[in-house]
Amino acid sequence: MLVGDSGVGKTCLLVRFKDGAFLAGSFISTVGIDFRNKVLTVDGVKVKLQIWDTAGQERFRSVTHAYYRDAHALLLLYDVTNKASFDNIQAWLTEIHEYAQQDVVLMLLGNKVDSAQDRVVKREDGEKLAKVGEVPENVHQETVTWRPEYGVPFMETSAKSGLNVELAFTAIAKELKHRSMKLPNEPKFKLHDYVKQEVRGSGCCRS
Ligand SMILES: Nc1nc2c(ncn2[C@@H]2O[C@H](COP(=O)(O)OP(=O)(O)OP(=O)(O)O)[C@@H](O)[C@H]2O)c(=O)[nH]1
Repeated sequence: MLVGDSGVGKTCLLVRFKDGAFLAGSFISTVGIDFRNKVLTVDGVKVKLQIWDTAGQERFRSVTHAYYRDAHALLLLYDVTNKASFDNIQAWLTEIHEYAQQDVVLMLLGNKVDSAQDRVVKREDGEKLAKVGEVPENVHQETVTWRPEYGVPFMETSAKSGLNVELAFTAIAKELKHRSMKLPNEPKFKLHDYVKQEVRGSGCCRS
């Protein structure tokens, strides 16, 4: 499920992932909720993602609340050219904590990085926000799924250029596939580490 303020690019991110295209031009706000399916092959296994695109506008909030419960994963977006959308991430996290399953897979995305000249949120700020209270040392990493105080995987994206769009959805699909098909002695898939490694490997957004 895609969540975040209105206009951060949720629909465009989904369309980029599903159809490989960018919805340029006038901005048509999502009304309520919409969804699209996409089948991915992850480690030789076909994974069907049903991706829910929610309306970011406040007036649809009660509609989206009802969908959190059934979400296996959440992509929480802000727009790097819109400081308010970044400042609202804490409120979104509170909402997620209240309505979503405790073990939901969560990833934070800073979208619209193609608009370098309009950027007002630095990558470092996104990283810092995602890291808030990383997993404490006394907590065994293997047992951790997600809790807001533990930090979340983070990457910057662009629905316009396509940067990291495939990666974001593939990482989620891998995590979900590992959770549902984990063999007894198979090591746990570490989403955080995978994302860090792949973002570094792409040569983009190195810290
Ligand atoms: N430059 C740039 N513009 C983008 C990007 N993603 C979306 N946009 C533009 O941002 C505007 C909003 O995009 P949407 O995908 O409709 O936003 P949304 O988050 O789905 O908005 P709601 O449906 O109201 O919640 C549109 O004008 C898009 O063309 C991006 O990566 N780069």
